[in-house]
Amino acid sequence: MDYITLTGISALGTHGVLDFEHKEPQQFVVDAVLYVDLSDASRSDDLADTVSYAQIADRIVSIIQGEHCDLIERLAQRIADSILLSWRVKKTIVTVHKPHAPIDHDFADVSVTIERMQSDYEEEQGAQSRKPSAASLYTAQQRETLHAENSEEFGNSEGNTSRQKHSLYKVVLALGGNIGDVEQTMRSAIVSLDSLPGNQVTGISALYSTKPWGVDQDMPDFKNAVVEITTQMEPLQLLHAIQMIEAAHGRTRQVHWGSRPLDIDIIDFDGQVSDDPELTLPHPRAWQRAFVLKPWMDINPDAQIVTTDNRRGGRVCELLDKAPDRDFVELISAQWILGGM
Ligand SMILES: Nc1ncnc2c1ncn2[C@@H]1O[C@H](COP(=O)(O)OP(=O)(O)OP(=O)(O)O)[C@@H](O)[C@H]1O
Ligand SMILES: Nc1nc2c(c(=O)[nH]1)N=C(CO)CN2
Repeated sequence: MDYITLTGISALGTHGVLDFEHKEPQQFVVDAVLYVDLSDASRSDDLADTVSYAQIADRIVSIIQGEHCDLIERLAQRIADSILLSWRVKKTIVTVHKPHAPIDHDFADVSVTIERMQSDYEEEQGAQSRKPSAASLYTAQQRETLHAENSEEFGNSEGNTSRQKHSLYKVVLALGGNIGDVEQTMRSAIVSLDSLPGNQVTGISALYSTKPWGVDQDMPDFKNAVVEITTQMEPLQLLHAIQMIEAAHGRTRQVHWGSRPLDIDIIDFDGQVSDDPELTLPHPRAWQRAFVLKPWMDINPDAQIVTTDNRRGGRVCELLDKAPDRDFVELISAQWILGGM
């Protein structure tokens, strides 16, 4: 199997068993091998057909800098988990080095190496644990439809086939819910979004607890987050795929703005503007919802909502200051996507 190798990703973190290690940052260095089928990318020359090593490096650095682990074994596991969120990576080998570990002798390095596979998680899932795999969220027929819609093959006169290049769009999605284990539902929805053909999740905000906005305040509080993806899907194709993911998580639409296990709204689709009621862009109410604006700022502090009349748009940081629910959006966790709450 083909692979991508990242070597020597270095950042400061506070991992270790000893007291001082909890406070004084030290260097951790990570090597990661990502087993990915690179045959499509090597023919198409298209980033969407592979895994962006820059994004994986970002994930590794944010885990090193993030929540404390006593053991480098645990740190390695969290890094492997985050790498395997990208469905194209079938297996990963992660090595975490701790070159300044507290060892009372001269030494060059200490490291641990772990090997993890997508199929480990599928087996675990059979035992009712951790994250549902994206594949399990669709029926075989739904997956086929999605793949067929998004990957038309065509032949040229010589009989060769080459894949049609699609545009790569940047999209901002808002996720929310207030029934059931919302963070687990949202994690699994994010895996599903990343698994859609031609999609990659490129940013995930912190998770927030928010008071119901525009609805009965007796409703249970919501949890909200914002996710940025790149996609090759066209806007309505993406909307329909998102509606499938919502439905797979038990979303029904009997009551407008009723309680729900999962809601995914398209907030911005690569700056496109549309007043089509089936897909209004940018999302017509995002500008007045702190539960969208605040997590969006985590991913992009310079974000803007661009509209034709600019009545419902502007800089997200300024809109957030004016949003009626700005005092009712409370941080739960920045590390929630990895299960660290
Ligand atoms: N930007 C958008 N993102 C998602 N759905 C949209 C968008 N614009 C229009 N819609 C349409 O809105 C309809 C209702 O969507 P949904 O039931 O998710 O609304 P809601 O989440 O309860 O309310 P809100 O859109 O105010 O958050 C959908 O059938 C969809 O076609
Ligand atoms: N806090 C909060 N309030 C809401 C939300 C939501 O996601 N979070 N979604 C709504 C309709 O989409 C209506 N009100």
